[in-house]
Amino acid sequence: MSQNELYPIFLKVAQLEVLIVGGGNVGLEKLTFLLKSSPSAKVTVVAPHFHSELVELAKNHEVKLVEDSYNISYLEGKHMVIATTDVVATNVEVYKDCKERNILVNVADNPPYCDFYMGGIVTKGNVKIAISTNGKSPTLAKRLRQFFEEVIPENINDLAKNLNSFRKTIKGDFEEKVTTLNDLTKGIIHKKE
Ligand SMILES: C[C@@]1(CC(=O)O)C2=NC(=C\c3[nH]c(c(CCC(=O)O)c3CC(=O)O)Cc3[nH]c(c(CC(=O)O)c3CCC(=O)O)/C=C3\N/C(=C\2)[C@@H](CCC(=O)O)[C@]3(C)CC(=O)O)/[C@H]1CCC(=O)O
Ligand SMILES: NC(=O)c1ccc[n+]([C@@H]2O[C@H](COP(=O)([O-])OP(=O)(O)OC[C@H]3O[C@@H](n4cnc5c(N)ncnc54)[C@H](O)[C@@H]3O)[C@@H](O)[C@H]2O)c1
Repeated sequence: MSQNELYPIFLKVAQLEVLIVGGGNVGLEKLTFLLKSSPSAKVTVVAPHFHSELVELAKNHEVKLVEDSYNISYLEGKHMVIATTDVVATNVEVYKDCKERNILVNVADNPPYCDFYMGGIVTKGNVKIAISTNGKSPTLAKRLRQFFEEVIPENINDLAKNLNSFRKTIKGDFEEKVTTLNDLTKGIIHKKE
């Protein structure tokens, strides 16, 4: 059985510079999910034309819209780039320019041209779950996201907050703290012996 070997990390996108090239349907979709998970993300979108909903979305966030065709100067200072234009050659150009500069790049919906994939994301307060099907089925990623949004209780965040408070009150060395926290929380997992 093939395994998903992708390594998930949780990026502080509010302190990174993200560029989206292209501002149509796909640009809107990627920006929507980025901001849903990370409303303070710092994003620049460069395109000659923008979807009207993307313009609306940008107004309420840290999103800068630049009305222009892509050129290499837009990569300056960027950490992460998502290419979403309807011109294949432009997306490939963005990909190559990024690779030359070691900038992480995702050509939306084009797995061979991705250093990383966007995933399905469930957020409940401080708790966040990212879902990947290794690019096999974005539809399944969406359905799993909806499933976990439904079944994970909103108050999972209270549990995280209470455990954080309790953790500060426990005396003893690191090992004793770990034991106390593990004893306290083992009831969360109902495992049949
Ligand atoms: C999770 C999500 C996040 C996001 O978009 O930010 C996301 N796609 C979503 C939805 C979605 N995208 C597409 C459909 C139509 C149905 C279908 O094809 O299944 C649906 C479902 C729908 O809209 O109902 C079209 C599509 N997408 C990709 C391909 C190419 C291919 O698979 O080869 C094609 C075919 C294009 C064509 O027809 O040519 C590829 C990718 N899409 C990924 C992410 C990455 C893998 C994630 C994973 O590991 O599963 C990856 C590899 C690259 C990337 O873009 O990062 C978001 C759900 C968010 C949510 O709801 O929570
Ligand atoms: N719409 C979908 O759901 C969907 C699904 C799968 C694949 N695709 C593919 O993804 C691509 C994009 O689709 P879309 O619906 O977002 O297209 P779109 O026409 O809505 O948007 C394309 C965007 O790219 C911009 N653009 C064009 N040339 C550019 C350049 N040189 N520099 C910067 N921006 C440039 C346009 O101004 C526009 O904002 C298409 O190739 C499409 O076949 C789309």
